[in-house]
Amino acid sequence: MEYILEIDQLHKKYGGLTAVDHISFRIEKGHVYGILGPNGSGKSTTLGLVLNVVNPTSGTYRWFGGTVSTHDALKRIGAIIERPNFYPSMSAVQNLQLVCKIKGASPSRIDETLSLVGLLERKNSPFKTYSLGMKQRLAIASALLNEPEILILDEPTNGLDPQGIRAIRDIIKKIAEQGTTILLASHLLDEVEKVCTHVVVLRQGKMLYTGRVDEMNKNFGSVILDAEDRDRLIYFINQQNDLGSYEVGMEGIEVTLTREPDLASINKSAYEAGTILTKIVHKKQSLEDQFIELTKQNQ
Ligand SMILES: Nc1ncnc2c1ncn2[C@@H]1O[C@H](COP(=O)(O)OP(=O)(O)OP(=O)(O)O)[C@@H](O)[C@H]1O
Repeated sequence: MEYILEIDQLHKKYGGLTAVDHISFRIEKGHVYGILGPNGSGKSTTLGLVLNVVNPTSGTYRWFGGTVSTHDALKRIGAIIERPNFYPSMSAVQNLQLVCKIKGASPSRIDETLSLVGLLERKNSPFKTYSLGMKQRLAIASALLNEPEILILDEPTNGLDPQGIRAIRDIIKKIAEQGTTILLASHLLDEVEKVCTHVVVLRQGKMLYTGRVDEMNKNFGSVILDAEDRDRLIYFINQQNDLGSYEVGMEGIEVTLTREPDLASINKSAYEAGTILTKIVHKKQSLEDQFIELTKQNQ
């Protein structure tokens, strides 16, 4: 397996405050990873640690299988972790030419990257005339100039209007489709759900979940059942293999499902067992519910 980044028990304390608490995860080539967590959960610190701008208290990380020094690894990474700064009176092209000089990258890719972020038509306008969304897109173009193997973005859509947010998300998807691995930090579950294939959920520096976004959502939800004779219904629930634990609530008896539900077959089995259901409703937990559940359980 080819890993771009492997993080092992990374830990960061600021005085008495633990910002990142022994986290471990790996980044595989070609996927889009999201570090998801509420404000102050340690997302930016994690990015700072792997970009060598924050010193770890303990733990390790290695880039590209550990075959290169951190200095050389950083040349293969494109990162935007602070609000981008360019020369206000200079155009996008002039700013990017300067970036190429500093990075030792060829200016031949300037138009290509500007086109990718949708700024080709405005390439000669001074930076100061750009909207916030355009500034952010220019920052992405700048990070792509040296053809990085991984692009790292900290809250890439913060402060943007809905149109700007959409533009950035579409660009991220396009970059990923071209084969660049992406790691982004976000406090927005919706953003991670829309853009990322994999997620690391952080809360107070602790890692609560790591894995595929679609698997995080892979739970079969619950079914709410009710019947005139609840004792008999509970007896029935206990007899069924695909019905898990249950809770008696206002809406009826909520039963956790252990596999994809077949409501007709539950209804039929209940009838055959002498229970006439007065209610049968499938309730699927949204990713948001699960995220809240995850962060609650670990308080
Ligand atoms: N340089 C620092 N000195 C002291 N404490 C810090 C420093 N940087 C971060 N912290 C603290 O570490 C914790 C994690 O902060 P971090 O910025 O990594 O979280 P975050 O998830 O990126 O949050 P946000 O979304 O608000 O940026 C917070 O409690 C923060 O106050």
